[in-house]
Amino acid sequence: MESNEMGRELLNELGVLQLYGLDAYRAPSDRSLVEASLSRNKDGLLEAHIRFMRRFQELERDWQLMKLQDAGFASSNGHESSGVVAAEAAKMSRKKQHQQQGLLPKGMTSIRLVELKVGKQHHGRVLYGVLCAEAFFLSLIQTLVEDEDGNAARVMIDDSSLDGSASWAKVQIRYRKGMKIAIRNPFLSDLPDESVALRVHSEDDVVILSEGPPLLPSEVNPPWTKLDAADLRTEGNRLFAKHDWAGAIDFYSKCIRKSLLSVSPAKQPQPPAPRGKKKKKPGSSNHAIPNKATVKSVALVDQDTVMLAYSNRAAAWMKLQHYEKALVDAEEALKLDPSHLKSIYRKGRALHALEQYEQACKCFSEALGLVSQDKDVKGALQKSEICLQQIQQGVYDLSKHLLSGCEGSLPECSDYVGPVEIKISATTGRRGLFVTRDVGVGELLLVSNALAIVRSDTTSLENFEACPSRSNASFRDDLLVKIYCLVLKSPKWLQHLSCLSDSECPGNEKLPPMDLFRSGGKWGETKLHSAQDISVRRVMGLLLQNAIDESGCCTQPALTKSSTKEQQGQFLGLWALPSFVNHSCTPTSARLHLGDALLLHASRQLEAGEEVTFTYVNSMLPLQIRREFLEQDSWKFQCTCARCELETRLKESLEHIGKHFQSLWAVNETFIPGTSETLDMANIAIKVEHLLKANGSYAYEQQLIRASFFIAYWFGYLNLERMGKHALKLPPPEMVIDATTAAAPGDGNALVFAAFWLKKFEDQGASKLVVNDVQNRAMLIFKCLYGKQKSSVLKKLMRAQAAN
Ligand SMILES: C[S@@+](CC[C@H](N)C(=O)[O-])C[C@H]1O[C@@H](n2cnc3c(N)ncnc32)[C@H](O)[C@@H]1O
Repeated sequence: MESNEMGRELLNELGVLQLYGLDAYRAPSDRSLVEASLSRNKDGLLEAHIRFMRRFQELERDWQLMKLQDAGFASSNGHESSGVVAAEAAKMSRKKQHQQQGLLPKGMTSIRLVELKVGKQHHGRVLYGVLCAEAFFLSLIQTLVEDEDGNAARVMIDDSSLDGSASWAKVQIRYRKGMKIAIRNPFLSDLPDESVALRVHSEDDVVILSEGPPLLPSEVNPPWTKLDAADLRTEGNRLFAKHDWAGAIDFYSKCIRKSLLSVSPAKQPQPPAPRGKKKKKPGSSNHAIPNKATVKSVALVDQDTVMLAYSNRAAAWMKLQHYEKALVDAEEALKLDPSHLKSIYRKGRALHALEQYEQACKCFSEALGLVSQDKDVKGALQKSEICLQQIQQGVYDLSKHLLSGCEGSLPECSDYVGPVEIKISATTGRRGLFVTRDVGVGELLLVSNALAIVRSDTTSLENFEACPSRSNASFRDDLLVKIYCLVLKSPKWLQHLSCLSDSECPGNEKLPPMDLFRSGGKWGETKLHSAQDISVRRVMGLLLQNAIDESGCCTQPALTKSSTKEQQGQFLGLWALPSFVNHSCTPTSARLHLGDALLLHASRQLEAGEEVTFTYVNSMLPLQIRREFLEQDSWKFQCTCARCELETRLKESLEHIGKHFQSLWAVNETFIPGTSETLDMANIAIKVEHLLKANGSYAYEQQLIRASFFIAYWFGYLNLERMGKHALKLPPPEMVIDATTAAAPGDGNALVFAAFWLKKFEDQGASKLVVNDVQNRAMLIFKCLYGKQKSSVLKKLMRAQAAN
């Protein structure tokens, strides 16, 4: 399933939202489900139910894993889902059935589905039916009941004895398909997605009248119960090879459990010796505790098995990005065999992923002591050493990557907090990011890896239209799903989320400790929330406040929007520390996106205490369009920066030109040179020049206005011949480059423009003086975006950009 489709559908699932404890927030629901539920149509309901269940099974494997883990692997260790437990659960349901049979008070009269009124509890009535679908747990027990007329309804049962950590098997046995049941005091509830369902508030209101079909042999005794520990591990390995990480974890856990039980007499159940009821098999013992020799051999055999199971489970946890768990397992394996190379290596990788680079280096060095020539270990050590250097010195060597034309694998960038701090802004009263000392242009302020990011799939033509952006709700939903999976994996990420501002909960203005954003930084003393504390509504709220797309920082021209390459750069993501940076149309920093990493460089000279801002939207556009973008992207504020104020002040004179620009821009953002629209657009630049002259604006103000109509100038230069004598009224391109630098230094469009002109002057054989002049201007823009790089690197980048 496509990831965006998956996200959308996931949110459309009423049940999934309920899982997150969210009743108020509802995405539009599945119409077919609503219709089937309103008409009590069994087939339609069954279809929707199966669809739900499958998707839930697929998507929520991770949740299930967490539950297994939280429950100390209770369910994966051979308790809940073992044959013994299945049989026990069946016994329980029989007991319940016997208890409840005849419990229907006399005088209760039966009622059928069609007679039920929505929203009314039918006291003294009982609905007889058969459970006609497999049950599953999603906040509540969810299944379907068919009444005596053959009509059906969804049933949601609040069964206090079964919670989220109960295995599927247990839920399905307790509410077995085919069981005859009676529901006391039925209540058909109106759900917020417009569908209806029988809400049963206590399991005592479901009376089981007959047990349903017998359990299948595989349910009573799943085949894996017959496997020994080594075979369970082999099965884990088989699933691992098939990239079924969750399945592999399940089997490694079973293996560990089985091994531990067989080697630990303390844990072994010790039933009293049977008193001659059964004939003793030759060679078998009466006692559950094996004799010493057996324990020793079992222990020896199993110690290796259990060590490998721990080690392999660590590898599987790594694949699922559960790094803390991977670390614990690798350490468990090393307790059993301190020199196990793979476990040392896995421990190192887990530590690296947890940004504990110093310790990771120690692990990899230890591993190299065992295999001095291993390429993987050497590479891993090198990576950890680079990251350690990055966080200690704030030095990120991007030159190799930049010199390759940003092709090939991306450099790994660890999180870094430079000379910045989160403070309350004296002017706005809101939190923002500020520099702690004077900084120069191109200085690195921070590096942050995305908490979650979604990109468009540009491998297929059909997906070209679907670009991740703040205004695309389905991508926002995708991001939301990713974030939910994320918070389950690490308390640090959960902590990151909980300090962000949230449109649903304004006033969360606490200042988080800066160490929270540093790789390997100490942050553990702050109070953690649990994943369940963060509702869908809250996550959606903080996405609306903090998620950013590539607007305003694209390194490809935004003038045409048709090629694959440009769209490949599109993303929507959430970064923790950058979420504290406020917007400005005259920003003080420029963000560079390298893969999932966001590098923020100062794009102006800043004095200690000055605010760090970047632009949330394409800033090379007139005020009205910038405002519309902010609005369209659901940013609920109006920028009041100096440039916005200037354009507001000049509103009357600029209004006509602005509207004309806007009408052209709205008709078609993809201008084809030589068409009448491009000429119209080019003429707007002439009008702006007239106006600037007439107004007698200051040079700086002129620059800001030119930047707002930057595209008109661009088209002016592209249509010089067609413009005739009007072309002479255009300022030299160097002035437009300066205008962009005055407004938004390091802007992606300005960068392309500058690189274009540098190449053009060179190709035209312009004097060295002119070429150097343009080159210096272009270098400044590149420095704002890419930071302080060697001039050879920046020059190479400019050439690559111009060649595009
Ligand atoms: C990414 S957050 C920035 C950090 C935020 N101020 C905080 O306290 O966490 C974005 C939110 O900050 C506020 N904001 C950002 N830039 C602003 C600006 N130029 N003027 C007013 N509010 C702004 C808006 O409420 C916006 O939704």
